[in-house]
Amino acid sequence: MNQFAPLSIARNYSFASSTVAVLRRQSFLIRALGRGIHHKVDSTIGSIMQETEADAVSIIRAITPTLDPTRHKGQAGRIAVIGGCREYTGAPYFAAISALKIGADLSHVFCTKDAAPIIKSYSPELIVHPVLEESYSVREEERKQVSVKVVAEVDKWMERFDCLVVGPGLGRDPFLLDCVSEIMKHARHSNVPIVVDGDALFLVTNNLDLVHGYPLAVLTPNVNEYKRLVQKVLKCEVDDADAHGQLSSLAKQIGGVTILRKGRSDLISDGDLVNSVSIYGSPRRCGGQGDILSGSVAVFLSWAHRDSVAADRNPTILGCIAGSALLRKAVSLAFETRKRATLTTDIIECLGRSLEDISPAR
Ligand SMILES: NC(=O)C1=CN([C@@H]2O[C@H](COP(=O)(O)OP(=O)(O)OC[C@H]3O[C@@H](n4cnc5c(N)ncnc54)[C@H](O)[C@@H]3O)[C@@H](O)[C@H]2O)[C@@H](O)CC1
Ligand SMILES: Nc1ncnc2c1ncn2[C@@H]1O[C@H](COP(=O)(O)OP(=O)(O)OP(=O)(O)O)[C@@H](O)[C@H]1O
Ligand SMILES: [Mg+2]
Repeated sequence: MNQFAPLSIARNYSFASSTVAVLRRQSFLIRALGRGIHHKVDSTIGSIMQETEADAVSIIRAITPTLDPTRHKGQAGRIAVIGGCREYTGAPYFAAISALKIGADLSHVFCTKDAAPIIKSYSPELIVHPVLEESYSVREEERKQVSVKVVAEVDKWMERFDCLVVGPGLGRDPFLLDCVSEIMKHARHSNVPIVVDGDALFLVTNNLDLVHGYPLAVLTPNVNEYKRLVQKVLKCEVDDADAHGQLSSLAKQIGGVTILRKGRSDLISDGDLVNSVSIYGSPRRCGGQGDILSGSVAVFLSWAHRDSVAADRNPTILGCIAGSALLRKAVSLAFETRKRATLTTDIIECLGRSLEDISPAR
């Protein structure tokens, strides 16, 4: 499958920041294509890629850009979340606001028409597009036409995004998921990294071609989502005695995508080595922590792909390690004071301090 056809497109644009990001992602894709995604120990970051705990603090320091007064709005990252429907308005908000709190400049949400006013009311910081439609609001004979319109609404923004997060609070409406499949194909065509979470994992598990062989895709399954992926792809049950081997096989079988398996330790693999992030979080498991993670990974992915922090390292893996570690540290900071009452919004409030403790702003 040739997903690299649009390589020539970016060369026609002016040398804007988004083009730089596109070119860097493309050079990563070419390297990945040419010799397989290759990992080496890098002296600036330390000995990270063992099959053990990643040196997440060093990675975060290496990836996080300095606050440079010559930079303009957008250069620290433009993230888009595709999610939010009648049932779920919290999840896309958590992902999108987390991206801003960590340091992205702009955060968009593409959601259904019913969800949009609610998400807008949570925060004036988010750019909310009420474009997605569920089956109940579209007549059978209008579906094709509506689908084309929905995809075009997202597509006109696509080249500007440094990363998409697809899935938080998306729901499982079949028509909506069909439209989202098309959006993912367009993102892939534009070489935009995609974090696949929540209901988009349900979609992808049943349509693996959407991400198969795309090295800029990150899947972030929770325990249920991971189980469904293993059953579908490896045709067996989850085997915790061989957690690393199974994760690595799964990533390989899906053509070298990166998988971040959430759990007591977060395990990350692109089919090669397995990295773990075990920084202590908390014993509290309130809903929404995974949504923060998806926004956090999106920001670090966009930073890791933009700056050559480690030329021979897979920036997608580095972004996952950084995103996971930052969230887990924020969780532990929130739990210190809030204990059993810790909510996702408390954790979001700790994201800034979590990053500041590791990579202080000057
Ligand atoms: N405040 C919010 O708006 C929140 C919304 N969330 C969203 O909630 C949605 C579901 O996420 P979960 O983490 O609960 O997902 P899970 O897949 O862990 O569980 C979803 C539910 O579906 C059931 N289920 C499992 N397999 C199924 C299948 N094949 N078909 C149908 N149902 C199945 C499970 O038993 C469970 O009750 C996602 O869109 C997620 O982003 C969560 O992120 C939590 C916070
Ligand atoms: N048993 C655990 N111990 C410590 N941390 C955990 C544990 N389980 C999950 N986490 C952490 O919590 C974060 C979210 O994981 P979780 O499994 O709750 O995701 P999720 O179910 O997708 O969340 P959401 O409710 O947002 O959909 C991950 O970064 C993970 O590291
Ligand atoms: Mg989730």
